Amino acid sequence: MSKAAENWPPEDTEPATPHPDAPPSGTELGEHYSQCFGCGDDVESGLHIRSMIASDMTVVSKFTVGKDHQGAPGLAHGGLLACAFDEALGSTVGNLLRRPAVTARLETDFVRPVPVGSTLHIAAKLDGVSRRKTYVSAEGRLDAEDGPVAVRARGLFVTVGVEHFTKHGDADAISQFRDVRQAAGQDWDINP
Ligand SMILES: CCCCCCCCCCCCCC(=O)SCCNC(=O)CCNC(=O)[C@H](O)C(C)(C)COP(=O)(O)OP(=O)(O)OC[C@H]1O[C@@H](n2cnc3c(N)ncnc32)[C@H](O)[C@@H]1OP(=O)(O)O
Repeated sequence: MSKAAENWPPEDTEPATPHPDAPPSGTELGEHYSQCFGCGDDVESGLHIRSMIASDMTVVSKFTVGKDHQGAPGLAHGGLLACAFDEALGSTVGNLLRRPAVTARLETDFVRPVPVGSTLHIAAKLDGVSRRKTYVSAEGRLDAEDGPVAVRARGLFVTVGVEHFTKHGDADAISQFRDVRQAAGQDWDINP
């Protein structure tokens, strides 16, 4: 099978336009939801990913592989790495565009093994927008921003209404989530 990249984005797109209220470069992003497997502090065996706005088109994230994240002994599970990229890509779309969006498609290329104890430095960028579709891609480098590439990912996020979450999710949890965010002076309805 050819390793040649297919066209990306796979259709004509417009450049992404960052939301005027997107956080400025250098902003450290905390958890977006305490129960999120990707970033939530309350999920003990979660990924505890932390992200920072790097520019109006890019977000950088760090994920340190723990013992709960193994597939083969001593190595990160591939599906779990895909999860880390889902979080990093979703955070990029959510924070820069400030639109509720969900992952519709996620592709990952695993280039080299990722050992337990290593930190993936994930740099994600907005690649283009077509109607409700946002294309975003990322590279994850081992143990340093300029370390060797271990994983690449590309995703399609589709903008949805807030009712996507209230209809399909846990209405009580979403209500509590809204209260917590409003008490902190934050919008609640961006990306539950
Ligand atoms: C302050 C802000 C903080 C924010 C922090 C946030 C951090 C977040 C971090 C969390 C990160 C974790 C995030 C998560 O884990 S999100 C959780 C995982 N994802 C889901 O659960 C999504 C489930 N899927 C759906 O709900 C629906 O299928 C959606 C909503 C996606 C589309 O159903 P809908 O009926 O609404 O729309 P449509 O079907 O007309 O499609 C619309 C367009 O999209 C195109 N299309 C659709 N699917 C695909 C596909 N597979 N490949 C290629 N294209 C696809 C489709 O052709 C069409 O194109 P076009 O005809 O317009 O050309």
